[in-house]
Amino acid sequence: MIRERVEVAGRPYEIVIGPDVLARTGTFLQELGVKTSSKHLVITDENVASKGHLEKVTSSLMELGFTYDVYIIPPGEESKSLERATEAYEAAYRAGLDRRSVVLALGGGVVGDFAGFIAATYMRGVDFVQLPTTLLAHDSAVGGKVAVNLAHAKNLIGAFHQPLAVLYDTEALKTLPVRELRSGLAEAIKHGLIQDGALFDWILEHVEEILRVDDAVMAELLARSCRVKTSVVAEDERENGLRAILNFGHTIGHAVEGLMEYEYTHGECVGLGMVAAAELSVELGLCTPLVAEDVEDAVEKAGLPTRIPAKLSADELIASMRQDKKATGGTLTFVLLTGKGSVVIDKDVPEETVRAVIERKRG
Ligand SMILES: NC(=O)c1ccc[n+]([C@@H]2O[C@H](COP(=O)([O-])OP(=O)(O)OC[C@H]3O[C@@H](n4cnc5c(N)ncnc54)[C@H](O)[C@@H]3O)[C@@H](O)[C@H]2O)c1
Ligand SMILES: O=C(O)C(=O)C[C@@H](O)[C@H](O)[C@H](O)COP(=O)(O)O
Ligand SMILES: [Zn+2]
Repeated sequence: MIRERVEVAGRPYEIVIGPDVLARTGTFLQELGVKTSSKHLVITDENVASKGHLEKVTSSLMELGFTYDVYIIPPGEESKSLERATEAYEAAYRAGLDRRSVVLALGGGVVGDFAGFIAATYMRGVDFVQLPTTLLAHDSAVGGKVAVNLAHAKNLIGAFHQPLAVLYDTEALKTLPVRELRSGLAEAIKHGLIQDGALFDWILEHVEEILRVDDAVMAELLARSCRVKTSVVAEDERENGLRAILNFGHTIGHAVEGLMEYEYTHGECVGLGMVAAAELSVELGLCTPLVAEDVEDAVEKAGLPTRIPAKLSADELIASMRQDKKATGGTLTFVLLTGKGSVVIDKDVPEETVRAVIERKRG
């Protein structure tokens, strides 16, 4: 089992990675000093509940005398909404949560973002624990960004709210559909590309083991990728500068995700967004064409789409990108590659260059 401490805004928390973590949830809560005298709320989705992961958590809680309610959301991005949040607040109220209650976010990034948002806002904030069950959630469970969406605009209503702990059960990943494993790989590739070229190369050498959820390889991937994420978040929790590098691939990625009404997964959009951002980096003279080729090869090897859907026009993509949270004054803001493992942030990329790259990478 891997246990790593991260300190964000003066508050340390632990990331635990290994097999059978979920079955020990109660023990971890005891270690964290969570009270049995307060009621807690487990938030999960229907798929996660149906695969037996919820049962592991609730059995462990019961065994150690924790009382809890369970709130189950439908799977998918549509659940990250204010409407669904209102229902969850009602569930929290019915359960009788108090300020010592803890929200347990059991699921992928959708559950993590949603449950974290509930925890950040209910009673002006209660504690929460992340119990990630997807590969992609190595990114979403760590770092404290929690949010719901506004119509087609991703994560527009949210907060920064750090978890009490991240408890990552590698066994849970074994029930994940391969499409979701591929999707999670996109964020891991991103972590390599922005800060750790050796991680990027290692991922490419281990794609097959990752996709068959080899225990040791998966634990190493999660730990190394989380390390990149935590090092960035520890320096800049509120995205005043550096943290924006974690958005590599997301300027175009988020626009495609919203405009395609979530037909593509988040990781798929990040994958094709990284390919386009790498091409843009070449266009702007920041890196060599060889680097962009390596990015495209990696995304392809992960089994992810490399092209922007042809039905989306450059106009609608650009309009959506101008609303990006990284942008100020409606400029086009991109995280761009200067090499494998290093990036810069450009807050005002010329529209005609972006347009040319979109046309080239559409298909
Ligand atoms: N907060 C952040 O920093 C951050 C970072 C990256 C992504 N995100 C967000 O995360 C979301 C994407 O997360 P995701 O890819 O995990 O999607 P997800 O939570 O929708 O999970 C993907 C699918 O897998 C199912 N699932 C989850 N765990 C399972 C398991 N163990 N076995 C079988 N099925 C399982 C889910 O029900 C869902 O159908 C997006 O909303 C994205 O914006 C947030
Ligand atoms: O943690 C971050 O910061 C990230 O940018 C991680 C991204 O992978 C993630 O998709 C995040 O939710 C995007 O944040 P947003 O502020 O662009 O919505
Ligand atoms: Zn992301």
